[in-house]
Amino acid sequence: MSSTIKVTVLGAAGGIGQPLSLLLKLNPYITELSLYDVVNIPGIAADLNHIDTNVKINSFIRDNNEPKGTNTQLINALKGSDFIIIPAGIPRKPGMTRGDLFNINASICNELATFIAIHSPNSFILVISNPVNSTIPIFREILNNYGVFNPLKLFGVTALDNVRSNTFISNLIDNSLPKDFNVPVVGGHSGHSIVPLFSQLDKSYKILDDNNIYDALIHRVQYGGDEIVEAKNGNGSSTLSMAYASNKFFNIIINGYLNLDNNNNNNNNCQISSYIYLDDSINGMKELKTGLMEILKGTKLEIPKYLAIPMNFDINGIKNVDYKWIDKMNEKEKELFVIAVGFINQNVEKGLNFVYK
Ligand SMILES: NC(=O)C1=CN([C@@H]2O[C@H](COP(=O)(O)OP(=O)(O)OC[C@H]3O[C@@H](n4cnc5c(N)ncnc54)[C@H](O)[C@@H]3O)[C@@H](O)[C@H]2O)C=CC1
Ligand SMILES: O=C([O-])CC(=O)C(=O)O
Repeated sequence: MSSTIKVTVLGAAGGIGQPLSLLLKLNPYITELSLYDVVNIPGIAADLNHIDTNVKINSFIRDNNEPKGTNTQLINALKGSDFIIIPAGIPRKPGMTRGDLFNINASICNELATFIAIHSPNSFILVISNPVNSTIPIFREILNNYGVFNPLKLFGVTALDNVRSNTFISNLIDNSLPKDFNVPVVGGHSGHSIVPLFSQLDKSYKILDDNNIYDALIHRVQYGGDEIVEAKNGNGSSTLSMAYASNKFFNIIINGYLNLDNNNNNNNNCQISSYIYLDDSINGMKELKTGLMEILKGTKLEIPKYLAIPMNFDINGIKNVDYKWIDKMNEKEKELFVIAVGFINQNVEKGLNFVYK
């Protein structure tokens, strides 16, 4: 482990990129923050640079005069990064699904993954760009084709589904606060592929005995993104809550990476899910796949290649995946999970077709 920590944000001038960069500028464990975008980044870096925390800011903007395929600024931004966080890409407008973002964002991810594979292959890579269910397969294939894919270090950021679940259930229960909850969420990050596991909270809650309330709660988590897209009315999707959620996810990873004390009451430090490639080398994967086989028995569905699942982290990335949630799912969650796998498998195929078309 290096005694310094360099974090690079690609797409740092955007709606998520700016507040996320602010939160990272406040992080006591980061030594250098490298901000890259294709627009507006010098002013944002100058602004952040007036903050009196120790994180050193460097900024990089694409030079459009460089020939296609070269990008010195991106290379300099990436060099020596321990962590790369990627909110580059277009957001939704009302009436769009995340799938509608695919064509543009797949091309952006393709470019960024290629530069990372060549210039910073050992970094942790946290991808926010939608549709996550398909952009992670693009990243994985490109890294793999360069011979540098590390299954312990590539993450689709789905933490907002956990954040929303904690908030929405707390809204329904008198005298409870979001921090009282840590709802595991599995599946993917889009509509019916999102499966919140409210049955797996430490205690059971009466409201979940009411089917109408329970179904509405699940639906609100699955389609929470739409609430924001509609409220913003053409001006983008979640940015502030997503900056918070990705920073929460980053903090949980860094706690594992630095082996910090996980034993406090702040639910920022608990287990969280991320959308990953289900590589057989990961601790707990054999048990996870055995459980998945059992759930999918009798359906025509293949075991997904990618899934958001709860996991723990250490200096190498994923320490182990949790598989105990499979046996603990209630009947409703099992049904939702089977539906989710159907969508995820299609979304993964779309990402693979993009790379190999
Ligand atoms: N994973 C999740 O839970 C969530 C994902 N998202 C996704 O995050 C992405 C970003 O959202 P916003 O920040 O709201 O969008 P935005 O449009 O405000 O910002 C995107 C930024 O990416 C930059 N960019 C575009 N092409 C680039 C390239 N080739 N290299 C580097 N930067 C590039 C743009 O200049 C812009 O500054 C969207 O795809 C959105 O759907 C949004 C919310 C939650
Ligand atoms: O809804 C969107 O397009 C952005 C997103 O992923 C979310 O808010 O969960």
